Amino acid sequence: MAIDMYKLAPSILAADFWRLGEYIKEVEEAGADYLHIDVMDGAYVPSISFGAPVIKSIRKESKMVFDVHLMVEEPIRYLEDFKEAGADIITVHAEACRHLHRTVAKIKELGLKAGVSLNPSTPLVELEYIYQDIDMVLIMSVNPGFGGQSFLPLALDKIKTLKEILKQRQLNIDIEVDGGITLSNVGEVLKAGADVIVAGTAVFNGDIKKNVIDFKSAFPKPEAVK
Ligand SMILES: O=C(CO)[C@H](O)[C@H](O)COP(=O)(O)O
Ligand SMILES: [Fe+2]
Repeated sequence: MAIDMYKLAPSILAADFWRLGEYIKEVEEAGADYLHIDVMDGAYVPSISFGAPVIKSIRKESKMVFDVHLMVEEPIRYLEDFKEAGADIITVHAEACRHLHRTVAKIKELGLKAGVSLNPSTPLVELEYIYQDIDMVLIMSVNPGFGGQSFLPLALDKIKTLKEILKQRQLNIDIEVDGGITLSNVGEVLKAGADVIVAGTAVFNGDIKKNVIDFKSAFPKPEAVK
């Protein structure tokens, strides 16, 4: 992976929704790459966050890549809505799709990048027959449903194994990691093989601009990348 391909994806779940527009501008101007947008339906995960209308509103004001993480039962029902709202990447949970292959095919038909997410206890083997069809794997390093949880170290082995599989099979798929990532553990997440780092609490608490810059400075430097 090229050095400029590491991405920071601040999760707006941790933002103050009253000031959402300002917060998004701040991460965009500070150099964040993607905007990570967590959609929760209160069924697949316990919480309800927000849906397509909110994404549609922020799409009018932001040029960032919208990385939409659907924590929704049978997300195939809503893919057109999220495309219309302005999603660039749609990630679905393997565990939430009755027909994962059909769901991914539909994301691609809509002209979007497709990601598949695995919960902490879901093995990589779930991806075996879908690798050819996806652009990104999202490894959850917390159980989905809430921001501000602690990083589960079991994710590190999973990232390393996935990186090895992708390398061996020469697959051009990004590894995104989501949940509990801070400036203290981002180094080991990147070392394990992550390409895209999601961070909510650690970006939106305190000095947002500084947090974005600090995260981006933790990304490997050109001489460190083989
Ligand atoms: O998908 C998510 C939760 O299900 C969020 O993206 C994730 O939790 C990010 O928030 P934090 O960095 O605060 O853990
Ligand atoms: Fe997320």
